[in-house]
Amino acid sequence: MANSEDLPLAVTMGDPAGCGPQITLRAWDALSADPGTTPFYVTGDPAIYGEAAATIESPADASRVFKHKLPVLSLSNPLPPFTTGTPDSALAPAIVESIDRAMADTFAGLAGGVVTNPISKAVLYSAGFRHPGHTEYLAELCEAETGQASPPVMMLVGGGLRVALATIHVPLMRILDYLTPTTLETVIRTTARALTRDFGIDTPRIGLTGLNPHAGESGTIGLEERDIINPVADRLRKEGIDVSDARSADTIFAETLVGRFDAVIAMTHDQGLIPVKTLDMWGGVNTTLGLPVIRTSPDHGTAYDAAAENKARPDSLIAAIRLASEMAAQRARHDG
Ligand SMILES: NC(=O)c1ccc[n+]([C@@H]2O[C@H](COP(=O)([O-])OP(=O)(O)OC[C@H]3O[C@@H](n4cnc5c(N)ncnc54)[C@H](O)[C@@H]3O)[C@@H](O)[C@H]2O)c1
Ligand SMILES: N[C@H](C(=O)O)[C@H](O)COP(=O)(O)O
Repeated sequence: MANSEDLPLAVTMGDPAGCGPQITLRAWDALSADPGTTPFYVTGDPAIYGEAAATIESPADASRVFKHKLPVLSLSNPLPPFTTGTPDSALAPAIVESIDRAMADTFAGLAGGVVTNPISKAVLYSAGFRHPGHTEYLAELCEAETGQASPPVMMLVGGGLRVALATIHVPLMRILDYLTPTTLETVIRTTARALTRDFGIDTPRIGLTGLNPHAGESGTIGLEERDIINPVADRLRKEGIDVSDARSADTIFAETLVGRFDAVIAMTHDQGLIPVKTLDMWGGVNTTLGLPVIRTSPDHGTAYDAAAENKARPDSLIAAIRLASEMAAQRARHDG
């Protein structure tokens, strides 16, 4: 089998009524002439990419086609009619099939990693999809494939920051159902391992945000730092993992930008994503750590409004493709 760094990347179709088709074509247009780019192909309906697309029979054909046409591996059926910019649950089965196909190719050693185009959670939920997002769904596919649980960690990379999340898509009211010592420990271990294996940082320094303002202000504005976060950090430091106690979430990102940490673990979704998307909405990348496959994604959503106006920007997808390629190469070097 070829090294994953030598294989094409599988790019999913995402929601075809959203920005996915536009940004995929624009990314291919920008990258196909760049000899340093890892070739990619899309799992989707070739009809939505117009004359720029060429249908391929196998991922093995992608590299040959990539310079001249956007390689597309067809799904089992053409898409039903849809309107760009209008969410439509009839598209859900094809959206999921596209993800399944890209993952199956990667498991089969035919693709070096998966780059997912944005999906609308609401569209998929209305069609019966029961996972909070790609992150959890991909982890379930990995577990079904390998027989081993792969607790996934969402990391956003952009604006000079790497930010992993201790909790993802959960209501704030229920955060303490999810932020337990066990889950936090798993997230820290997974992040530390991925920083070495996928980002090439031998001894990563990880900063933890607090949950409460001023990281609890010595227990006067909340006890989660004292009772959950700091004891886990202390235990892992004794094992040699370089992880801080809880620090104020309002300043830790500025500390990181001047080099204090290689990555931050934020306790909640918005605590972590606001700095990255504010600093780098157009170049930020979402990656899933802890999986046996490399997975990246643009950090933005389906952008129905921009898609309807044919104004979707490909920058974040381009960054996601580049990061997947770098991570695949780094993982191959690490695993020897
Ligand atoms: N990776 C993913 O699959 C992913 C990531 C984030 C959100 N989502 C989903 O996307 C849907 C819409 O979410 P939202 O509205 O909060 O966020 P969004 O990122 O889709 O849009 C926010 C704003 O940014 C603009 N925008 C985003 N990407 C753009 C691009 N490439 N070019 C030009 N403008 C762009 C949009 O037009 C909109 O005004 C939700 O269902 C959410 O679940 C998916
Ligand atoms: N929380 C992510 C973001 O806002 O960018 C996003 O919803 C993506 O989630 P999945 O990668 O799990 O689909």
